Parts: sequence; structure tokens; C-alpha cells
Amino acid sequence: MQEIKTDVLVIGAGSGGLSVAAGAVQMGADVTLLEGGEMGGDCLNYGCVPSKALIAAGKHAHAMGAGAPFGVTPVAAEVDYAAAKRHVQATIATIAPVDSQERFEGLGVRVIREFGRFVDADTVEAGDTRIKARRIVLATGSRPFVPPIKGLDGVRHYTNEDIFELMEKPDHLLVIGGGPIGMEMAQAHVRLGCKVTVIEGERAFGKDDPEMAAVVLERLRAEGVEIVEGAQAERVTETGGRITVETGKGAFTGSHILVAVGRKANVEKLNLEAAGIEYDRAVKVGDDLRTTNRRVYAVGDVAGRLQFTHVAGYHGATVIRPILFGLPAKARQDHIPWVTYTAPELAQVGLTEAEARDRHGDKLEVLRFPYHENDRAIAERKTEGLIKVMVVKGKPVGASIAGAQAGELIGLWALVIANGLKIGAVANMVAPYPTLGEISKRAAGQYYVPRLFDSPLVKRVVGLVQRWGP
Ligand SMILES: Cc1cc2nc3c(=O)[nH]c(=O)nc-3n(C[C@H](O)[C@H](O)[C@H](O)COP(=O)(O)OP(=O)(O)OC[C@H]3O[C@@H](n4cnc5c(N)ncnc54)[C@H](O)[C@@H]3O)c2cc1C
Ligand SMILES: NC(=O)c1ccc[n+]([C@@H]2O[C@H](COP(=O)([O-])OP(=O)(O)OC[C@H]3O[C@@H](n4cnc5c(N)ncnc54)[C@H](O)[C@@H]3O)[C@@H](O)[C@H]2O)c1
Repeated sequence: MQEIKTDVLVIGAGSGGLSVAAGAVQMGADVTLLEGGEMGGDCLNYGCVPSKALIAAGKHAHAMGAGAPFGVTPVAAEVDYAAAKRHVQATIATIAPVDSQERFEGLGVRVIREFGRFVDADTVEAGDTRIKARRIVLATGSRPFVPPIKGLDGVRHYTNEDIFELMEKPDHLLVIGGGPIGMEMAQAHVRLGCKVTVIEGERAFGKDDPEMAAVVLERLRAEGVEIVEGAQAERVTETGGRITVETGKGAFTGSHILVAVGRKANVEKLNLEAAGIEYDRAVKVGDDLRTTNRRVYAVGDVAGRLQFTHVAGYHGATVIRPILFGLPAKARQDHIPWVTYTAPELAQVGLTEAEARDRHGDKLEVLRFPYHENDRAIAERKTEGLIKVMVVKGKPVGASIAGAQAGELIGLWALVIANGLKIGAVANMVAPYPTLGEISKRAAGQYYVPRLFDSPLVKRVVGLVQRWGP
């Protein structure tokens, strides 16, 4: 067994681990990185990147049939599903060098392609190497949770780990779970010419504001996605190549099944007990992302907070401070945006309206502006949707957007909330015309409508100035 000592040992080369490794090595630490699977982790190989690439293929197919209002004769797209999947693989291959072993070795990181396992509080074994580290970062991510639904084990089912490798076009895709994975995949597949049924046990887009979710659900249904809510999948059977999912709301039959009902943290291989690291459904951490072993931090999906690539990256940047400089650092949650990349998109940062109402009661003001009053949206016929901004004492505490480019538009509100800016900062901004971005300024402007246009005091002052002013 080879023995090495290192300053920082990072376990897992996904979005979180790579951020820590790249930052730490470039600031002078000796860094060792373990990866038992693919460099780049979930996001690159089985998550964000392939899903967005497949969504892009679906968008092209959809556009071919949607030109009539613009005077462009619609045509039924002929979809080569396998070619769409080759586009997915090509996208991964194009981005992969950024996350590759070669790039990280080039930066000076020692990369070991093995799974890591604790032997004591500061020692980890990976293959035939034993690594003693001053600080350790767990960045082992998560994998699909496959629930114990009766019969599911015996039926070929897909998850995000293998759906992107499926080359034969599903005739009828049954999706269990109406969260972001299920809904993004549902729309991509219906646009690529598959029948799609989403079976959701509670409410689709359950983590988002229901009013905003309704905008997207209406469009998905209009495009042909069958969405059954309040239908917990209870039993799965297969006869003659047809798969049936039984629920309290009836049985649904299709050709393929995708399970997208949430995630399970990757902790099993780590032997966390040997290092005194407590976990339940994820590794237990405080806001400083430290585990119950003070030498060890956890970042990204395995830390059990919001599970997004940008969160894993933010966690990575957060732990660099204490690890390299001994400075305190805390990870916030209140300024983290998230986006579901359906069409239209669904985006959120900070509190939803219901959360803000719970927390701030009557102090809450909700500013709204609809897409159908935005000139660019009208020109592009993308008028469905709205923005809502939750404001308390002049400060935005949350923003929700359902509509075209919501994911791009939410960035402004992420900046505002992260920096505690007032609503006036957005109202004072001059937005270029005609852009969808004007909806943010118009929503901010709503804050001043009652204060300026409905105020007897303002009217009186204006009257006096007009009468007596020079
Ligand atoms: C279908 C899908 C679409 C998504 N789309 C988006 C999106 O659009 N935007 C977004 O922000 N997020 C998206 N996500 C979420 C995003 O992929 C994750 O939040 C992100 O990948 C988490 O990064 P991570 O570094 O925590 O873990 P991961 O990326 O999962 O990386 C963990 C790595 O650790 C390795 N590992 C595990 N155990 C060990 C061990 N013991 N030793 C060594 N290595 C180990 C694994 O092999 C893996 O490579 C999506 C997820 C899915 C499934
Ligand atoms: N665009 C993005 O940023 C993006 C995209 C995909 C995934 N992700 C990340 O991955 C995470 C996991 O996504 P997800 O969609 O798998 O999980 P999720 O937890 O968000 O949604 C799963 C859904 O499945 C339902 N469900 C659970 N058991 C069921 C059953 N037996 N029958 C029917 N429905 C059932 C739940 O009610 C829930 O609505 C997300 O929370 C997010 O953090 C992000």
C-alpha cells in the first residue's frame, strides 16, 4: 500500500469537488482528488448537461411545428431520436475536457481514480493508496432514489443515469415523479414525438409557487403531456412489453418507464463511522459546512441542502476560506436561485409568496407584472407567464418568474437579494427596449404606483409647485 500525505483531500470529482480542488491547488495547497466514477460527476454525465442538450433537440422539433402565427408553414418534424441522443453525447464530450483528469493534473492536482473509504478520522484509503490529509472535503454527490414500489425491481426501468443512453425512441414514456427531472424529460420527449404520461404522487413542481407552476403545467398539457397529480405509483407490472403503473387514480400503460422521484446521498462507500462523521439522509453539516468531524467538510448534494450544480460550486468556494486561510465562512441559502428548463421556464430565488407571507405577514408586498404586457414578448408570441417579487420594507426577499427566459431573468433578482439591495435599485435601472428584462423593471415600478400615483400628498405638492413654482 502506497502512503501519501496531502493538505486537502477531495472525495468526488463532480461540480463541488472540482471547485474545491481547482481553487485550493491554484492558491498553493497540495491537493489530492479521488473519483471512483466519471470525472465531472452527475451534472456533466447524467444531469444538467445531457438534459439541457436533449431539451435543445426538443425545442428544435417543436419550433418546426409552431411557425403558423409568424407566417411560416408548420411542418411535422421528422425526429431521429438516436441522432438527438448523439447530440447529447457530443455535448458531453465537448464540455468534458474542462472537468478532465488531464486538466486537473495540469493544474497540479494529484488525481486518483478510485472510490475513497475512511479508515480513521483523517485517513482515507483509495485502491492501493492510503492518504493522510490535513483537511478532507466530501463531495460525493447523490444518485437517483428508486423507491420500493411493488414490482418495480422486476421491470426494466430508467433513471437519469441511463435514460440518456437509450437510443430507441420510447413509444410511450411513463415518468414517475413530477419534479424538475420528470418535467424537463417529459417535455423533451413529447416534443421529440413520444407519448408521455407523468405520474405524480402529490403536486407537480411541488417545490415551486403553485401559481407559477400552473403556467408551465398548462403549456405542458397543451403540448400533449398527460400529467396526473395526486397519483402515487403503487405497483408496476409488465406484460408483453407493455408496462403498467397502478396508482390510486387508475392504471397507466406505456412502453418505457423513467423513475425521477428524488435523490439519495452517496454515503455508503465512505465508511463514515470510522471518521466519526454523522449522517442520516445526507451528511450532517452546519452552515459552515463542517461535519461532526472538524477536519472534514461536506459540499454539494451530499450535504443534503439545495441540490444544484451552482450550489455545489458555491459550497466549494465557501469551504476554501476556512481550509486555506483559517477564516470563518458560512453558506447561505436565502439567495440561491433555481430554474427548471421547461418551456416556459420556471425560476425562483429567495422566498416564494407563501413562505414570505408566513414569515412576514402583513409587511409583505407582492409586486407582479405579466409577460403579455411586455412588447418583446408580444413580438415573439411568448406572452404566457408573469413575474412576482416579494418585498418587505422596500427590500426584495424573493422573486418568482414563470415565462420565456425566466432562468436568465432571475439572475438580476439573485444579485439584488444576495446584496440586500432595495427595490429602488431595480426601478432606477434603465432597461434596454425591447427586452424581456423590462418585466423586472416594470415589476419594481409597481412598488411606487400607489406611493406616487395614488397619493393625495404627492398630488397636493405637484399642484402647489405648478401654481407657485417659478
Ligand atoms: C437529470 C438531472 C438534471 C439536472 N439539471 C440541473 C440543472 O440544470 N442545473 C443545476 O444546477 N443542477 C442540475 N442538476 C443537479 C446537479 O447535477 C447536482 O446538484 C450536482 O451534480 C451536484 O454536484 P456534486 O459535486 O455534489 O455531486 P456529483 O456531481 O454527483 O459528483 C459526485 C462525484 O463523486 C463520486 N463519488 C461518489 N462516492 C465516491 C467515493 N466514495 N470516492 C470517490 N468518488 C466518489 C461520484 O462518482 C461522482 O462523480 C440535475 C440533476 C439531474 C439528475
Ligand atoms: N433544472 C434543474 O436545476 C434541475 C433539473 C433536474 C434535477 N435537479 C435537481 O435534482 C433534484 C431531484 O429531482 P427530482 O425531480 O428527481 O426530485 P424531486 O424530489 O424534486 O421530485 C420528485 C417528485 O416525485 C414525486 N414522487 C415521489 N414518490 C412518488 C411515487 N411513488 N409516485 C409518484 N410520484 C412520486 C414527489 O412527490 C416529487 O414531486 C431536484 O430537486 C434538483 O435539486 C435540478
